[in-house]
Amino acid sequence: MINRLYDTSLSLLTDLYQLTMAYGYWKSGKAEQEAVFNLYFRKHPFGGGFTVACGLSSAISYLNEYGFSKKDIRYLGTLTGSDDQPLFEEDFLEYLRNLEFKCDVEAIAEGTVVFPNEPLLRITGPILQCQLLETPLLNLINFQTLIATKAARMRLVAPDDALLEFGLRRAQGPDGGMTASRAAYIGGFDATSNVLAGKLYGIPVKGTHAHSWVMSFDTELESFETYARYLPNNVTLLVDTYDTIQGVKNAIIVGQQLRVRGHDLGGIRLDSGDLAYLSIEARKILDAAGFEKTSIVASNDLDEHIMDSLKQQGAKINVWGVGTKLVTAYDQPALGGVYKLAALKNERGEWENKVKLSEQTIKTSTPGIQQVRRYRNDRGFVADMIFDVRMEVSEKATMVDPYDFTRQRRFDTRYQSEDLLKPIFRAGKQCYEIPAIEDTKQRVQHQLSQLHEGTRRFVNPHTYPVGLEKGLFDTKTALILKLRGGE
Ligand SMILES: Nc1ncnc2c1ncn2[C@@H]1O[C@H](COP(=O)(O)OP(=O)(O)OP(=O)(O)O)[C@@H](O)[C@H]1O
Ligand SMILES: O=P(O)(O)OC[C@H]1O[C@H](OP(=O)(O)OP(=O)(O)O)[C@H](O)[C@@H]1O
Ligand SMILES: O=C(O)c1cccnc1
Ligand SMILES: [Mg+2]
Repeated sequence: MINRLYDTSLSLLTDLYQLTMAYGYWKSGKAEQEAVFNLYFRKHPFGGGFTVACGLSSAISYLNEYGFSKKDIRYLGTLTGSDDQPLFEEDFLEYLRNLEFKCDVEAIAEGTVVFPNEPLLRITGPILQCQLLETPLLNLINFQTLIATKAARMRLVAPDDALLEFGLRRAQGPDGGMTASRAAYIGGFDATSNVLAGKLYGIPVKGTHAHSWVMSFDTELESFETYARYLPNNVTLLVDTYDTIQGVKNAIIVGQQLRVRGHDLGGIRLDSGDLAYLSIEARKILDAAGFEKTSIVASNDLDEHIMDSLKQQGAKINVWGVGTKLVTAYDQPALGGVYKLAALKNERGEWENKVKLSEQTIKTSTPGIQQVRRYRNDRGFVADMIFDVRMEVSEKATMVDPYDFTRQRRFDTRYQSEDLLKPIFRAGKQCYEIPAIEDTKQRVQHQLSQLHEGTRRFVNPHTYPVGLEKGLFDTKTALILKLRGGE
């Protein structure tokens, strides 16, 4: 969050309808009724087989600061309805002013690989509070998860290379840029060119120079020499302003001068043309001149598919600068995460399951108080089971494919397992320590290593098994049938 950019608290960072519903809950005496909401997505982004959860630490900061300031309240008091009368009455605004976040939150740790229908976050508390938080929680988690996933895909293509995020200039505004830099780092990038992200998030910052530097001198060689003279410990020279091969030769001349002075040529950068051909040629020329350790950086509208293709063409690129297509999550600009009511406590203090019906099976929500249990063996993750915490999971549980009930699988639950949703807040108080960003970053790589190769591939990936525990599936089916009028 870059609060100071807006100089305000962020509790109004929500859709108006959350506030009008909150008002309705309050007026009808339901404000404090206990509810459970789940945040989940229905389909992996980019046609992939996995998604990397990200954004929880921002959500935690947001929730810790939750509350309406005097200015927020004053503004809400100015909102009017179609009759030009105030939308909200004074007593409600007073209620909001005194509102203290007091929900329980469970969530899956940042950096965990996650799958459709699994609650990334579950919130339990007064329905008014849960409702207000729908939009900000989705805003915080959808985009970061999307970018961390995109970055992880690029890391899979280039496991041993350096990945630099260059996206700030093309990002969706300042917050998009900041958020993308952080999520890209978690997803597997090594550094960013975004200096504010470096300062605020402790991410390494790195960079080369632009064409304008070369163009501001009479000759390319002079521009390289000048750069190397003043920044001898940061010399990666952009060689494609005029003629790439000649540029490489000029870089070598400067590299030799640097060596005389006790430094070295760190790298050259290619930013146009056939990056496979040019990197192979550049590598030959550099090696022949004794610059085997000089890196070859490539940039120019890269994404995981072009990177993959370049690798297959034998490109000699060992540093990748990726901007636009990473930070804008090309070619899927949003993760379709949703936030749905799953249970509500009645006057008798009993939980009632809730479900949102849809013609499309994929869009029918799952009721209950859910947990995700991940089973693994020595080779990695085997399957995930979504179950209701109020039901016993027997040793030989049956999992049902949420999209096709004919696909049921008896499952030996003696595998090692872990319940992924961990307590984050209890009655509004944080009870979870946010891991260091480096640990979260490492977690992503470890998690990816636990997935079957087929789940990681880009083209028609293998579907990782995620099932509803049979008891939960039966509850869901019974509820759907009841709502459809006893079909
Ligand atoms: N060998 C290659 N295989 C596949 N894609 C490549 C290869 N070389 C470069 N690309 C990609 O192809 C696209 C080339 O973009 P474009 O047609 O704009 O050419 P350019 O080299 O940038 O042109 P310009 O010389 O005007 O800068 C970029 O996305 C780049 O990453
Ligand atoms: O291509 P991206 O993945 O977004 O990476 C960042 C780009 O930003 C810079 O130049 P810019 O695109 O601003 O100018 P250019 O037209 O000279 O490439 C850099 O040279 C890269 O090309
Ligand atoms: O440092 C670089 O080379 C860089 C930074 C931002 C965008 N493009 C390139
Ligand atoms: Mg460009």
